[in-house]
Amino acid sequence: MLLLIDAGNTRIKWALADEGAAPGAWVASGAVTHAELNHLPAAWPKQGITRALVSNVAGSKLHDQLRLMMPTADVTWFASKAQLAGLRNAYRNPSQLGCDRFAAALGARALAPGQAVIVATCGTATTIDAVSADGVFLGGMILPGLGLMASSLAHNTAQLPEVAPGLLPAGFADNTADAILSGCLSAQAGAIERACALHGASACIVSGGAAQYIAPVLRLSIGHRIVDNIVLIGLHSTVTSSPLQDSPC
Ligand SMILES: Nc1ncnc2c1ncn2[C@@H]1O[C@H](COP(=O)(O)OP(=O)(O)O)[C@@H](O)[C@H]1O
Ligand SMILES: CC(C)(COP(=O)(O)O)[C@@H](O)C(=O)NCCC(=O)O
Ligand SMILES: [K+]
Repeated sequence: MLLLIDAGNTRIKWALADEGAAPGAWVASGAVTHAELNHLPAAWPKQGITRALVSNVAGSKLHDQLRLMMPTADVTWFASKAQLAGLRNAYRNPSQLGCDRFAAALGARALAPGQAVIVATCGTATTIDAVSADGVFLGGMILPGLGLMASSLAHNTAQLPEVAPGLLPAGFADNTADAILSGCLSAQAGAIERACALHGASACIVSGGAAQYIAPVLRLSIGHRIVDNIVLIGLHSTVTSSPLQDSPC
């Protein structure tokens, strides 16, 4: 059995798949925060995980902790490369690109082959990346994620409160908490809309923990698709020859 892991700066997402299964055809999946890391081994089968493919952007301590949790698996630590699986990476220094972003771009390519795609991953940071129709990762944008953006106001002002991410029409609010949330949602959605316009995108994929709040605010003529975890789909697409079962964008 294959274990796929997307270790981000807030949560560690994982999925189990049978060898040869199509990308996204999980047997089981889940997510834990960093504080809940020690819950992971109990969620995984004691035996039978032969291979693991891990994207980790959360540092070397987490790398070592995860390695100890997969004693029997042949573990590959996914890294951004200049070229992989038909995708060329145009970052000036290809290895500088976060491996989760490279995996997300591969996932976008799998879901929207031959299309100019914007893939937005709304996590601790929000990353908004452009993939060309002929398979080039052109580059992207990094901004504070929704939670981080909102909490930076609470931490750096005298009067503004901490506001939890939530659902709200991003309009003109009549109270402080809603005004903060509306402002941050508008900034996130606005950046995604701007990226789609700049790229001339024909498909937009929105993923990550905060996608559930940001996607409803988007106004895009091309529409958008919410994908629970595009990083895991991209990782999986690199190790299976089975075609995606999901319908394309
Ligand atoms: N149960 C949850 N626990 C933590 N964050 C959550 C949860 N549900 C939604 N979120 C939101 O999702 C973000 C984390 O998303 P995620 O994609 O896991 O990020 P990362 O890949 O950076 O770890 C948080 O900043 C928060 O806004
Ligand atoms: C931008 C990121 C912090 C996003 O991390 P996440 O929000 O998924 O935890 C991560 O992709 C990263 O550390 N990137 C390295 C720099 C770059 O991609 O240019
Ligand atoms: K992200």
